[in-house]
Amino acid sequence: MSTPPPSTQRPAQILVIDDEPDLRTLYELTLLREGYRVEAAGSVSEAWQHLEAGRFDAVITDMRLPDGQGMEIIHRIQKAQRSERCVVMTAYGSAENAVEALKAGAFDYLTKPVDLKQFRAVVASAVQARLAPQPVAKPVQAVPASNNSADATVVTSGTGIAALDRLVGESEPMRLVKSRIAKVARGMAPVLVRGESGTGKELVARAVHACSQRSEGPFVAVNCGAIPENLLEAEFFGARKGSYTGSSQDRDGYFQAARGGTLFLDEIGDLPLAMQSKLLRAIQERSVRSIGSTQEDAVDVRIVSATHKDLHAEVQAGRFRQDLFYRLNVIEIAVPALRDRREDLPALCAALLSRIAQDGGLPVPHLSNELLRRLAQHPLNGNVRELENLLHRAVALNDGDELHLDLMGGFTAAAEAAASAPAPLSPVADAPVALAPLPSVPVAPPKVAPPPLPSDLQAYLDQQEREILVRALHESGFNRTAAAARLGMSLRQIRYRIARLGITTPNGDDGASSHVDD
Ligand SMILES: Nc1ncnc2c1ncn2[C@@H]1O[C@H](COP(=O)(O)OP(=O)(O)OP(=O)(O)O)[C@@H](O)[C@H]1O
Repeated sequence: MSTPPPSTQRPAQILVIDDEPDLRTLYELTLLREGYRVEAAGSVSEAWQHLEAGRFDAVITDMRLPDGQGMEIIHRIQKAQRSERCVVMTAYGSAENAVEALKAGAFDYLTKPVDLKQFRAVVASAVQARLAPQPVAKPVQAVPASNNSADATVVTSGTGIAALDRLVGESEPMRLVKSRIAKVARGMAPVLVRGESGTGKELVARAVHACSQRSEGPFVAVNCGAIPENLLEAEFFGARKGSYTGSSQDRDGYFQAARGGTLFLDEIGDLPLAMQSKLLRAIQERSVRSIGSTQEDAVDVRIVSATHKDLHAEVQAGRFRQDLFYRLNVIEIAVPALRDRREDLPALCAALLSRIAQDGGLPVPHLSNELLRRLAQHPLNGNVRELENLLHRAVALNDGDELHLDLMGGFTAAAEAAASAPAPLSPVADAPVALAPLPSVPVAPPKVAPPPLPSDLQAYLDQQEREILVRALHESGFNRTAAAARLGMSLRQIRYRIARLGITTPNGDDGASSHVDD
């Protein structure tokens, strides 16, 4: 649904460029009816005359024009550092054009033949982004752009600056990541965040949202690998009352929940092929149909996805749709592994320790140079998450206000030994009735009388399962992959169980397959 410009503001000014007079008139009338002020042009040169004569909030252009390409207009607007938001209309099936335009700085694209409902929605979103008032209370700051960027600086709001600050690290690779975030946040182009597990991809996605004009809207994070396959469609697109057994009321999906904001699709490489097709369709059509509904609902969301997998290789192997890959990967942000930015270690340790101490209501422990040196020698292949877990354990086992070397060394050795030792846990199906609390204690001798029957079998079994999972996670240094392997499960299965049982891990993001932050 489009949102007409608020009556208290001046009407937004739109320039429409199309060489077909009938279409031009149709677009003009549609926009006039929405309350915008509209000017129209039929060629690149005519469009430029309008642009030289005045300012617009949005420019909607066809790709193919008699004297050139719509791309030229985008390039000129970008080069002149003008503020107009550009939307391109591309022929159906020419996804490369849309991708090229988004890369060149277009705000969004429409596929021809243009659906007028979508047309109104995309223009409204471009205009709103342009007219959105800068938050007065929040300082606005210039973030230095990367060396190879054409821009000198990118202006970012206070919310954006705070989110960028949460990404600790001033090494060159991290500075490049931050300047790229600030630069790409402005448009609607899909962003793919790539990097090893635990490098901070979700933090990057949150920063993209916070630096964008959508920062006041919701940020919906979905762990694609954690949702059972048969629930995916309902979770993504919602379901109407009665559409499947047990659905007693209408339920929105992630797309509806993220309206006006950002939908973060984490572990996108884990999405099954059937769901990939449905996601592609939703992204292309910008609308979704809830299960059991006959109606398509327009949704205005920006997609940011993340993966630790090599999606190119996944495409080659036939496990990931190439067309979806191109749609999601318009802009790529590669998050460096910790081993490639070792100089960030002291700042990261300080920030993580202070966060851990604050969460636990404890004084911030002292980080000695010796401890830092030991940490620097540790491979840290699990990246910042592993570092965070190591510090978490060190704080938990600490009895003074200073973290000691042997404490840390002791923990590291114990964790490594636990990870490589033969699994003492039984598979879930053979789960023992009583489990030792953490840390492991000898198994109690068998009791003579059998324990009483549980009054609530499901709650009892859930409790058993929770204990096993918590124990496996502890013994695997909170590495979910290792814990899953020891219990004979896939990563997807353990994630689902962790979410179902509401287990929280030190990094705190395992308790749910999705979460919405407003
Ligand atoms: N640069 C950083 N500064 C501060 N904390 C960080 C940084 N990078 C990661 N972290 C912390 O490390 C943990 C893991 O980060 P995050 O979940 O964003 O990683 P990820 O790459 O998305 O991992 P995965 O691929 O396993 O989902 C989080 O607790 C996060 O806050």
